[in-house]
Amino acid sequence: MVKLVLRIIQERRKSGITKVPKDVLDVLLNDSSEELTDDLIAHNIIDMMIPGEDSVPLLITLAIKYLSEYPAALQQLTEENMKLKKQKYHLGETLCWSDYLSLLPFTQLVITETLRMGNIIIGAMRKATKDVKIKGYLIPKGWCVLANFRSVHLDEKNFNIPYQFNPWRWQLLNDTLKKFQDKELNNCNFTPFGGGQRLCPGLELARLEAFIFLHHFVTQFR
Ligand code: HEM
Repeated sequence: MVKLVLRIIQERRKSGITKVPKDVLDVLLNDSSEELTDDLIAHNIIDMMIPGEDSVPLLITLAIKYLSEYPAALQQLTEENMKLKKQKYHLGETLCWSDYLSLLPFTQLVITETLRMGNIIIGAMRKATKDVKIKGYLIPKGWCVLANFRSVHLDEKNFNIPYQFNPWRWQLLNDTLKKFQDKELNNCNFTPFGGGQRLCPGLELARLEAFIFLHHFVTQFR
């Protein structure tokens, strides 16, 4: 795969690098830092392809599984999407970016709940850069820690009846948040895409792909 990407890089270099980048590869090729060799660029491209390859199909597969087990959620999802589809049909438009941003709130809740229950990535590794004391435990400098998202997302202390697929729970949580402006509720209890500096850069793309898929799936298939 690296060889294949290297060939593309060489072709781009031969045809002249565009100043206005069209894609990630152009951005990396425009970087003048000497540390960014062609080999490193090729590896970066592969690094971006692999996490996007398995994760979204798994998210979509799990959404279908949960929806088929919870007909009330499937019904509300279908109604919401059919309504939008009809509106779009009358306007002669197709699904677009602004629909993702502002419409289909229940579809967003379904995606969020699938991320919570599905735990597509079970956790993330971190290395302690200094001695850390937490809840009576010492994590010595240099030790690796696996933050296990699955344990947090399926803990009944954080989510009521955690093994139940309940997209509406997010509605309640959002309302409570607005009401109390309580930062505690918005802490590290939900991190399907990790957090901090290494937060998944594909977060929005992943949600968008699932959103487009679900829209077409529930409006065209039984
Ligand atoms: C449902 C879909 C996805 C889930 C659940 C997911 C989850 C994650 C998680 C948990 C991490 C580790 C974050 C951390 O260490 O704090 C990560 C990293 C990463 N993800 Fe995703 N991801 C998804 C989709 C994607 C997509 C579609 C792409 C790209 C097209 C992508 C690209 C990456 C990359 C490049 C990293 C490494 C970031 C870094 O180390 O700085 N991911 N993802």
